[in-house]
Amino acid sequence: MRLIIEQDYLQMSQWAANYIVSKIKEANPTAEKPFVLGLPTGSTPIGTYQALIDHYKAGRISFQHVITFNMDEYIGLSADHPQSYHTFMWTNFFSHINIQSQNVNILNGMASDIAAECQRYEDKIKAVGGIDLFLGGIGADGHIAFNEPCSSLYSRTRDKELTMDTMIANSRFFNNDVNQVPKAALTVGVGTIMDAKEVLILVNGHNKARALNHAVEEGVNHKWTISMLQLHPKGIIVCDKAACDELTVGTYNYFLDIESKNLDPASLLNN
Ligand SMILES: N[C@@H]1[C@@H](O)[C@H](O)[C@@H](COP(=O)(O)O)O[C@@H]1O
Repeated sequence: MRLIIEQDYLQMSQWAANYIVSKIKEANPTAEKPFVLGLPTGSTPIGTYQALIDHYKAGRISFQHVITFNMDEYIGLSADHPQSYHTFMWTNFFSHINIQSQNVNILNGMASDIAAECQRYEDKIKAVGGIDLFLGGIGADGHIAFNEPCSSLYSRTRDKELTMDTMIANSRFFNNDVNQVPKAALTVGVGTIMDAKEVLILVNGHNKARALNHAVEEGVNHKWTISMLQLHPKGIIVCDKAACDELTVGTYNYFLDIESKNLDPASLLNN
């Protein structure tokens, strides 16, 4: 696992966007061989989406041959609900780039047959050759997508009940009323994410510090589902300094030192 420590949220977001752009450019995708990108929602990735939009507007990247799969969607919210992850993605990212709408995949939270919807999603990921790069964030309890504590670390796309912690955290999008937050969601599994060729996780802010500590310094444990990243052959966490508050000085210095010898993805871009 790589841990990239950036000064603040802006620099973390720019690092992630630069990395994504460099990977898409390196793959040189075509209609026959598209680049497949997994994507999250939440407050965390907004800066990365903004930086990606800036790259697109500056002509440094095209999303013409990029296929996306979102991590999750609330059960019971229609695509046009203001708090659906469909709405979030189009508002914060897709409407601002040249992605083809038929290349956007988001789970249908209104599906009448949930098992069939989840299987369809898994099959479609497989049919396009798997996910090249899965971008993600984490909850304060270390959950990835909506794989809440004690989710199976081999789980696949399925429905999950949300914990009270997650519902309270997300109530800020629902008039601060926890009763308005959906109680369940469709989510890719930990196993689905781990099947991606690369996984890039964004972690910022002091309230994610315990989760980062468990992700990096503690063992693989289903209570902190992000910890499964330790077993991924190409896992990267990019974080800001505030998220490092629970890391030991040794771990912090180790990653700063080792990464100072690595190329910044910005240097891989044309300008
Ligand atoms: N399902 C999403 C996760 O994918 C996200 O990582 C998490 C953290 O969100 P935020 O970035 O707003 O802290 O929230 C939700 O639970």
